[in-house]
Amino acid sequence: MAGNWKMNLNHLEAIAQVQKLAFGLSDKDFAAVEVAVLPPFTDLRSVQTLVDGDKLKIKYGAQDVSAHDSGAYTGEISGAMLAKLNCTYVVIGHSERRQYHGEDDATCNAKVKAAYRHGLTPILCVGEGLEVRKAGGQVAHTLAQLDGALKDIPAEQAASVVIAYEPVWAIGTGEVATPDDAQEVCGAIRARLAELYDADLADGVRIQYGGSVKSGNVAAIMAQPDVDGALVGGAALDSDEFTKIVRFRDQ
Ligand SMILES: O=C(CO)COP(=O)(O)O
Repeated sequence: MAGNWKMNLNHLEAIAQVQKLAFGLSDKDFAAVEVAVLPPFTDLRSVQTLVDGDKLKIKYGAQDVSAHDSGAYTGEISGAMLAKLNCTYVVIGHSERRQYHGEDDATCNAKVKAAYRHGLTPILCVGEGLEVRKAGGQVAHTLAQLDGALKDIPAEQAASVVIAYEPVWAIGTGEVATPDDAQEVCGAIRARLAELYDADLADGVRIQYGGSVKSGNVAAIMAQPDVDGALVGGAALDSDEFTKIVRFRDQ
């Protein structure tokens, strides 16, 4: 279960938020579910210090990474910098980056490669917009994004990738995909991974659903065979709500 905070919570608020999560979750929760937070870049050093100092079991990562390793790229953050902060994950190709920053599949592919060069695990986001969904093209569209982002990524690397299926029409809209909608595309993603690599690798890859996940709808989505986790936006800003999402099994 990963919380994508997007552009919310400064570094002081981040410390409070991670402390609340750590307080609310038990060893039993961490044994059952991997929990990660994905704060803004400026929070990461504070989160690292807290996680290290208190030996918390919460993982963390960034919301984006540069395709480049260093140099004259004003405003960008390299994979090496994130690795130095002990980030485990980095989100790549979130629909908001595709939409507002013009990131295409080639950009995502370059960023996936950059993540692996620096030992970071990509959470690769894919998913269709409303027009594509209305036309019934969600599977073809999402698989094309998957193919593009994983181009030339060898099996040793792809084995650890996390894929987040986030239908754009369900992000921040309260319009959650039905469990069947989520399963249709997440199942197709796993089948494509088996074609691109092999069935063992595909079975081992974690596929998340994202888009208006809340404590009230997470259990039904998680019950789908090809949904292994959730990438949570708005509900991850409320520590009680995110704690309930992590505890979806108790419902
Ligand atoms: O974009 C998302 C997570 O990356 C989903 O956002 P919401 O949970 O706010 O719909």
